[in-house]
Amino acid sequence: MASKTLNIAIIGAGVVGSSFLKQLASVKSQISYNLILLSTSRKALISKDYKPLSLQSWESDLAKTTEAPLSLDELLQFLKKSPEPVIFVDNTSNDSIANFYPSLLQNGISIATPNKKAFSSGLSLWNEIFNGNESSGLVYHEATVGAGLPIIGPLNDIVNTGDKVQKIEGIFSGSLSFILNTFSSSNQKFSDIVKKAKELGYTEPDPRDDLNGLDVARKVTILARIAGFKVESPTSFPVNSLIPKPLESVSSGEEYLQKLPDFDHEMEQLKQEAAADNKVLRFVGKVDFPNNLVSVGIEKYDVAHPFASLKGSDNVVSFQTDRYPNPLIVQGAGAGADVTAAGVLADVFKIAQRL
Ligand SMILES: NC(=O)C1=CN([C@@H]2O[C@H](COP(=O)(O)OP(=O)(O)OC[C@H]3O[C@@H](n4cnc5c(N)ncnc54)[C@H](OP(=O)(O)O)[C@@H]3O)[C@@H](O)[C@H]2O)C=CC1
Ligand SMILES: N[C@@H](CC=O)C(=O)O
Ligand code: NA
Repeated sequence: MASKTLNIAIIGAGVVGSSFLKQLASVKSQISYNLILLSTSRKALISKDYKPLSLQSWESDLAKTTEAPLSLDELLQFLKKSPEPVIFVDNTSNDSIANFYPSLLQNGISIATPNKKAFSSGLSLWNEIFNGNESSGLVYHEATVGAGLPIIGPLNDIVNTGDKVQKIEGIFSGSLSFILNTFSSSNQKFSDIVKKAKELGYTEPDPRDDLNGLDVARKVTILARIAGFKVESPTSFPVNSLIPKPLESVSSGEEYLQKLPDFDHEMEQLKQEAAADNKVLRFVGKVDFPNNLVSVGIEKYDVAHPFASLKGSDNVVSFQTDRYPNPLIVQGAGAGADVTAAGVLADVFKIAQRL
């Protein structure tokens, strides 16, 4: 039997994107994955004749090229003319690209992505993405919640098999997990740990998107919507920010990191108050159907609680459903280049099997 060939177009070659490319280059598969486009915000490698670009030398090829990225309309025209089915991999956190998913899907182009924006912005975009027809492309986004951890797939299975979600509760931020786990178990300054989380590739490109709770709110929005909660947007429910008020309006992530040490005493005080009650600080997201509640914020947990013993950048999520009155629990690394890239690559394989 002739082996299947699929074309892959990738946007984003940063922390996740470069690990994804490395994994794609080293994987052995019966399906041939031909790279036809690789773009950052500044430059691009584009195979105009759809012959495969090198997965081995992409980094130096990208460094050398002077080719400018395509506009989104040009990208669509290029992908539409591909002689083989296309999987579009969005390894950015860009809003405009996310808003363009419906156009790609309507033209039969499939998408695998860790970018939360398309699934956690306005509800109308979500509906456009998931209300396609038979000829629409497929969309997989496992790495948008808990990086490579199996969270979206199992939740879809729970819902699609007719189970009813009662509560979802968890620690959904790899960076905030790392920051608060380290903060509660060491004497390091809060601001130093935030910087470390960025260096380790756990934070969003702008760490304020994690510290203000919005990244967790986006993940909770995605899970709530899959479970059937019509969440209008990630700002339509209470979200507790960890950004000190005077730093809310600083102009860049760099300025925020530079000024954060001036506010270390505030987090230290919260930590000491929790410790006095034999508790630790954790940043949690909740979806509670019986109480019609979605929320995100910092809470104190008893040191004996399972959330208190999390390690590193681990995430934990607990699904309580009619069939799982004792919750189904998923736990493990929830951020970082390799686990996230592996989640995206596994989605590419799932799409490839269905094309
Ligand atoms: N890091 C992690 O642990 C996890 C990340 N994610 C998600 O993965 C995604 C990528 O994160 P990460 O790799 O850390 O981010 P990085 O900032 O390291 O990389 C982003 C990449 O996207 C490119 N890019 C940004 N905007 C555009 C644009 N408009 N057009 C073309 N390229 C663009 C950037 O190019 P340039 O350098 O030219 O700007 C860069 O190559 C995000 O959506 C994030 O939320 C999800 C789970 C975990
Ligand atoms: N910044 C995010 C990365 C994954 O989505 C996190 O800290 O969890
Ligand atoms: Na996941």
